[in-house]
Amino acid sequence: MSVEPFGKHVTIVVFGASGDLAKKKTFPALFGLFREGELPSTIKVIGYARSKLSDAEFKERISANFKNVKDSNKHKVDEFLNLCSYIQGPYDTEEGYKKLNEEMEKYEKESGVEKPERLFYLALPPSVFVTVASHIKEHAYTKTGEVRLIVEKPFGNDLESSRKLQESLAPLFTEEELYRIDHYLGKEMVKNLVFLRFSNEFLSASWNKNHIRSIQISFKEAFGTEGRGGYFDDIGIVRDVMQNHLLQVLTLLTMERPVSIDPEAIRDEKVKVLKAFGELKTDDILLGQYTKSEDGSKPGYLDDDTVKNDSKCVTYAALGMQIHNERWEGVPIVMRAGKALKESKVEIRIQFKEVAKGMFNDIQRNELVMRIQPSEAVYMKINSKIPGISAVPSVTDLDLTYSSRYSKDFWIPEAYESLIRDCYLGNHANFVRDDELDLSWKLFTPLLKHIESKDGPTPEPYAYGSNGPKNLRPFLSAHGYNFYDEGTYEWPLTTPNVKGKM
Ligand SMILES: NC(=O)C1=CN([C@@H]2O[C@H](COP(=O)(O)OP(=O)(O)OC[C@H]3O[C@@H](n4cnc5c(N)ncnc54)[C@H](OP(=O)(O)O)[C@@H]3O)[C@@H](O)[C@H]2O)C=CC1
Ligand SMILES: O=C1O[C@H](COP(=O)(O)O)[C@@H](O)[C@H](O)[C@H]1O
Repeated sequence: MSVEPFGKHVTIVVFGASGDLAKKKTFPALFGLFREGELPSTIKVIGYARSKLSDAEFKERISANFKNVKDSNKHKVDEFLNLCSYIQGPYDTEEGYKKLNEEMEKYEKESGVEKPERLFYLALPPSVFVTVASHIKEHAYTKTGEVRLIVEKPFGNDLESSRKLQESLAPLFTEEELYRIDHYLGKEMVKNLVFLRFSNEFLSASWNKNHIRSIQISFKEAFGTEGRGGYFDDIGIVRDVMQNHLLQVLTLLTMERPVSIDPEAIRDEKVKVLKAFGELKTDDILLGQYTKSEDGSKPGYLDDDTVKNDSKCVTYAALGMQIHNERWEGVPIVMRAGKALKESKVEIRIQFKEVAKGMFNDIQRNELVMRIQPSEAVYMKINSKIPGISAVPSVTDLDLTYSSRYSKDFWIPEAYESLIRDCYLGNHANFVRDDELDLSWKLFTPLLKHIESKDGPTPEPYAYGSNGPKNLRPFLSAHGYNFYDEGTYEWPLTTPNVKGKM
């Protein structure tokens, strides 16, 4: 089904407008879109929450994180804030919603709108999702126009709770009306995956078990759960980023070619490949929990007062995965994620098979790296003759680093900007569909049950600021990933040492 873009007179309502997500992401993203002319200056934006906030307090709060404000576009801040207003109201009784509806109707009448267009954004804890959704349906819905509802993760805690949530939302909002945000789908490099894979014949042709030796998706954060330990203890790294963000990346990386760029065609292929994933084997995982940094300056996970002394919460995980289809049978896939590591980086690494032996000794594998953050880049490690008097190959790269290829002034939307824009345009491609969500929980729930059971595994300790658990390297080697000696690949500027390599 194709959905029309919203027009000039749209009401955007942010529930939970007093909260952290609204302040850090939702309102800055709305402003960013407005600043770039991607949202009309005729829309209405309403923040809704229970907190008592004056109009000025509300505006000060939401504008604290606006980005790219320069002398030349400062006026845009006031213009945007003039479109915004705040309604204080409860989530569980009707009075606030009635007031909200009156405000929306007044605006629509004044703007001569015949078919109202309303976008509701739930920047709220999941405990109130259904209550708020029910009240919106009863008091703020439009039968003559169109409604879009953005919801934020977590979409449940496991398969059962996710299904329960879906059963409660489904009678209220259709799948066309629902936009489930996974903000990784809004990241530039993640959106690029479909283009890189399917618009380059040399990649399309080699993207299979005949040429690929191993696949790795790696998520590293250089900070721990500081201050959020109590919250994180019931979540763990697998639920926090693997079941959702990294699995989304992996499905885009491994799905078959969609019949078109149509959102449903893409989501159909993601669902198909998810059905081919093998179960996550409990003996093919590596789990870790961080301890104090080696110099003692950074606390261990258990040093957090809000965490139980004997918590086995997993802050690092590496999972062996397989896909049982013609394209991927036998290709080892590793998804790994960790907090409190040496650096912050999210990347995909595809190692290709070795070339035939005979002509060259010690030739390294081609490796395609797609760096999602920081600083987007795609580079392919290739073997090339060392220039000059040498007659041996060494590793260099074909490199697309965004910061050196695209002008600094060229606007690349941030994840939330990109996704809110997609929703405005009625494009579902980068949102999670109900069947996709169900399959992701089906895949991860048995593993989570094993990890979280009373006799579940004890995670291996690793120091804050390190590379992760000591067993990581053997784990990756066992999954087909080759490490090469340090110094055999240098980036970006190289003066090759050709002595003895003639
Ligand atoms: N913060 C972030 O960076 C991210 C958040 N998310 C998700 O987005 C959603 C919102 O997150 P975030 O803004 O951090 O959450 P907050 O805890 O800041 O809650 C948002 C607002 O909801 C209201 N609220 C808080 N607790 C309750 C409660 N128990 N019952 C009813 N209302 C409550 C408060 O508003 P008031 O009391 O004024 O009504 C609060 O300002 C969550 O689902 C979260 O998982 C997802 C990704 C990142
Ligand atoms: O959803 C989450 O994602 C963030 C990482 O997002 P990023 O855009 O900064 O890469 C993670 O820190 C957080 O724990 C998790 O809930």
